Amino acid sequence: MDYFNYRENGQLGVESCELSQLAAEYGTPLYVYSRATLERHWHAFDQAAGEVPHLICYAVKANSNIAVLNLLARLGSGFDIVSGGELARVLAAGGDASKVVFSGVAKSEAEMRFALEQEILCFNLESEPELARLNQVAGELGKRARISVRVNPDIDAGTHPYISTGLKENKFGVPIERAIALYRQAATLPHIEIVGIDCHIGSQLTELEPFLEAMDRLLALIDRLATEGIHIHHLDVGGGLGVNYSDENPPHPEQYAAALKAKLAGRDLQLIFEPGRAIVANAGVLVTRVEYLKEGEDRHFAIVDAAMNDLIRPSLYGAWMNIIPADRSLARPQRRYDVVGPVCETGDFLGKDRELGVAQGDLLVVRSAGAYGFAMASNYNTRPRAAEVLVDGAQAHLVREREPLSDLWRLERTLP
Ligand SMILES: Cc1ncc(COP(=O)(O)O)c(C=O)c1O
Ligand SMILES: N[C@@H](CCCC[NH3+])C(=O)O
Repeated sequence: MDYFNYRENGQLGVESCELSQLAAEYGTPLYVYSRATLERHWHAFDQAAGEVPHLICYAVKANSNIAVLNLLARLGSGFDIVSGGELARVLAAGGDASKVVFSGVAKSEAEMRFALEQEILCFNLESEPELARLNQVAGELGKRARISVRVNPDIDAGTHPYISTGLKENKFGVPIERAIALYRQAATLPHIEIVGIDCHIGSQLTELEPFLEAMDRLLALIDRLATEGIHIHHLDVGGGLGVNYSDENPPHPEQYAAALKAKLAGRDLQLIFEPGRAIVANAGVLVTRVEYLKEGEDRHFAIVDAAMNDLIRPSLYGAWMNIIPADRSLARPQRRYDVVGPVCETGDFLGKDRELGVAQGDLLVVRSAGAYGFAMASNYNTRPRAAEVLVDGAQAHLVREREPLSDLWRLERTLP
């Protein structure tokens, strides 16, 4: 459920603003987010977890705009980070370090030091050498690092191979058979405190079953550890809950949380969730203008001013994202178009073979672009990254300006 819908005049609106007005004011391509949708999605998770002790650690990588993080921090959210940069962002946005979990396979010494100094909640360890390094760095600082082992439960999440993370062949986590040995090792180290266990099996999951299977495996491991005197305080189930890009029909957070909670059956465990996409995807759109309509030999192209550098999901994963007109009252001949961008790559497209009625100068809107949209944007083809606007009722706030061109080579130097 979101706050983007067509008005009687045919204009696509978000909360009390019209997208075409925002485009006129801020230019295109333009990311537009809805505060009410973000908050609704976060509360949906929080309420679904309900009476069980829990913490929602929003996955910063999905959308790391400072205003978005700040809104979530104000709701009391925790954060799942994967770099020192993301931790710095969370802090700059007013987030609480004591609610931060740190995932990622390649944490550097400097990142560990920074996170230890900030007293984050937990390091989600992904390998044996990472444990050794963390113990060493924490020792140098005279601290104890709270840890969880990210277990790779070898479960097929049934999602795109590039965003599946819980299979044996993936680089993530520690194979479940080796996790016990790693916990035993951790329990002997002076600068390590075992607090949790975690997993994250993939992104854009549309079925409950893989989540439940992973949870069963983790709970069995928790029981095994208990017999050895290793007690786990929190169970971090990762993120991964999918959203509707078209008609996937993933479980609602309420169903998802209810199913997970049922598995807990009176255990004394805090649940940690790391949702990214489920919070932000449908809270954002990308608005783009049609530069040209072009007739190819055997297809029509709608060439728009947004490209793979702005939104890479279609190019990278073949992801299908809904593309609709910003004004559906305009009478235009319907045709099937490939919606393509200005970047010099054949793979630069936002959608293929889409039935659309458009003319040059019209605005198109890519839906569900709030997650892994701007966050994955680049400057390829020396294109400035788009501006971002956060709508709050009738007010639109420019929360990131379009990059000035000169910023794109500001850090570069010619030879003396
Ligand atoms: C460790 C971890 N947690 C959480 C997430 C967030 O995933 P999603 O956006 O699918 O909820 C990811 C990304 O897939 C991740 O790698
Ligand atoms: N970037 C991916 C999701 C990756 C999740 C990160 N582990 C997407 O757009 O679908």
